[in-house]
Amino acid sequence: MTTVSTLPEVVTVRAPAKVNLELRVGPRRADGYHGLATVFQAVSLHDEVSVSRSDEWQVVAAGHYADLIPSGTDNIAVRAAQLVAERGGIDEALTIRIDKDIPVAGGMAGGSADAAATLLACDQLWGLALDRDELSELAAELGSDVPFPLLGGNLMGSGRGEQLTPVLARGSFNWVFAVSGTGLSTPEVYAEIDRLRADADVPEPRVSARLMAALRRGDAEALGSALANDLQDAAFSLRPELRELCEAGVDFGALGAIVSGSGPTVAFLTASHEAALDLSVSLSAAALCRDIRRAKGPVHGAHVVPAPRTPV
Ligand SMILES: C[C@](O)(CO)[C@H](O)COP(=O)(O)OP(=O)(O)OC[C@H]1O[C@@H](n2ccc(N)nc2=O)[C@H](O)[C@@H]1O
Ligand SMILES: Nc1ncnc2c1ncn2[C@@H]1O[C@H](COP(=O)(O)OP(=O)(O)OP(=O)(O)O)[C@@H](O)[C@H]1O
Repeated sequence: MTTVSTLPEVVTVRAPAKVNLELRVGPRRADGYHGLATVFQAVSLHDEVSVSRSDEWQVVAAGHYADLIPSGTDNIAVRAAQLVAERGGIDEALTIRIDKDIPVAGGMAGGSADAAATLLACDQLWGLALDRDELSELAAELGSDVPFPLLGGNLMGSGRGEQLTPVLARGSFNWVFAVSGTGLSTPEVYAEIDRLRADADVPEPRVSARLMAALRRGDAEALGSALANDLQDAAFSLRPELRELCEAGVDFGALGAIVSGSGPTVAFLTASHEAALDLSVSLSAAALCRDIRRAKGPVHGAHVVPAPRTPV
């Protein structure tokens, strides 16, 4: 008996945002990147990417932050799809629909999530059956943050952030994210840390034992006080108002506050779902940011879903 396998007409993949629980930045390397020691946690803000065959390449954006992403071939999702096409020897154009719920240029790796989602979606659409290692290799070509949202959970990142290893972790954490009206450019934030540390002797980056112990125990209070980000001073230097936002959240009861990645989103860890709701109300009343989003972490990495959450 022969089996006939038909390729799908459309594939939708959901991929998560991230927060760096700890981000240690080493000296600038000869290739322009910085060596990192970081712990990523995937959180429940998701973008969805749907791919289907088309006469020409196009990006259709929907969702909360649709207006803020490029609609042309400079969208990282198009670059991701073209990379898979090249790997698979495919000569087809696609329509890529992005349902954008992850803040843009916010330090939450939203573009990276879209790239990771697109890699997986194209693999399924074209029936290539690339394995996780091949997808991770393509992901690393697209950006340092792209391999993480393929896998999700809690992972340690080294190298320029693209080399991932498991960490022992338990528990589920309640986050509140304060999203700014204007994004920050990741290269500019790295350039600012170089400027601020120009005269300093920068050690090799290392994640603290305190943070690892807090994660191992699933202890939110200990995790709150262990959150750390070497890029935070650079983000404060470029956006002084972020310092006030961090302090306000802690005054309102957060267990810890940290600039997410290269910012300007600020992540607040809270003790419970109810505490997250209370903090959201207080932050809203203080009117210090554009948007307030709640999420839980960790969540799974990129995965196929049967249909997009908003109708096409
Ligand atoms: C800040 C983080 O989000 C923390 O996870 C990431 O390090 C950023 O990763 P990303 O946005 O995927 O960055 P990439 O697209 O790889 O690189 C963009 C630019 O950021 C700077 N960059 C990025 C990663 C890294 N380890 N060192 C760097 O100096 C470089 O100037 C680089 O040209
Ligand atoms: N699909 C996409 N989604 C978001 N931004 C995109 C996308 N494609 C290209 N971009 C461009 O990439 C820039 C960075 O966007 P992104 O949302 O990934 O930033 P980020 O969350 O700060 O990234 P990271 O945390 O990985 O440094 C944006 O300013 C935008 O112009």
